[in-house]
Amino acid sequence: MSPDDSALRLVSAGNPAEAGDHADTGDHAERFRWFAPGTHITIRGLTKTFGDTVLYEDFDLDLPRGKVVSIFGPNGCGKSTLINMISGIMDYDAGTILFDGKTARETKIGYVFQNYREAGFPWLRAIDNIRYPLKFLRLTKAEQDARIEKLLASFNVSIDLNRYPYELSGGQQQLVSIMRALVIDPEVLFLDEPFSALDYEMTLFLRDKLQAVLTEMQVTSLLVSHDLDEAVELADEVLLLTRKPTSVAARIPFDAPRPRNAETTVTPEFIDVKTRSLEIFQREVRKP
Ligand SMILES: Nc1ncnc2c1ncn2[C@@H]1O[C@H](COP(=O)(O)OP(=O)(O)OP(=O)(O)O)[C@@H](O)[C@H]1O
Repeated sequence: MSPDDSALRLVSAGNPAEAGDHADTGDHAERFRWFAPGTHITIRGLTKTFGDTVLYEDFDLDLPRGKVVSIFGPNGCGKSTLINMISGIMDYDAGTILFDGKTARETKIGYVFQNYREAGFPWLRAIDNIRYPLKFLRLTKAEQDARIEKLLASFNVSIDLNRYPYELSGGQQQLVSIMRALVIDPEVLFLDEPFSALDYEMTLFLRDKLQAVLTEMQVTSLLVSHDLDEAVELADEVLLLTRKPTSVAARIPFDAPRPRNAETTVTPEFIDVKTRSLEIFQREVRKP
């Protein structure tokens, strides 16, 4: 990455490498001073190994503000590991990840897990599950209620939030998980295969709801999905990863107007992005 590249510009916030949880003196500190316009998340020199397996080595990435980036790649290439490291759930061996110069700990982060059954507190009613993260924002009860009211209005769904998770369907539980992730008004939202454990009807319903709310909130979002149609339909950009050691195979923008729906998936733009993504994916999968 060269400072002469006109697509990059100087970071104004001091020396961000010193602010990171993983600050080091490597040359990525200098690379940190340059990033693409519109960047929210900067990743430099990220390295992660599991035993003898090098998953990421000196990995750099800029992620845009207020956009949905879908991460797609071969099985086991490290999609979940990547979003877990970025979100601060998982440690890494070297490198720096910053959100506007802040660490993950200094950033409001929402996370929606694939396994909604293990994500919620079973002893709390749905409404108290949604309310739970607000306790850490030091809001008054009235402010908390206002947040929840606004969110419910955005989703415009009628489920009985006084029920316990076990009394709700899988889709309703995942809806509660999504609302819990969004109620803090996160700066960044992570979604790891959020619909893969749901039936198709519920998947389509939740996908539409999520898309509408993300469009309204303009929150920087990273989505891992194994469903290429879903990955493209929700994305402003598809980030394709290689097999491990993992690097970026391609970044394909998709700027079809929102809301997107079944009609979007038959447009030439959608088919083009999907075809190009599939070609790159298959090329990676076939590599020896
Ligand atoms: N805690 C761990 N200990 C050891 N190896 C791990 C651990 N977590 C992940 N791995 C390995 O790292 C690699 C990447 O895993 P990860 O789940 O991030 O990939 P993925 O691209 O999300 O996978 P999939 O497409 O199957 O969902 C895999 O080979 C996996 O076995």
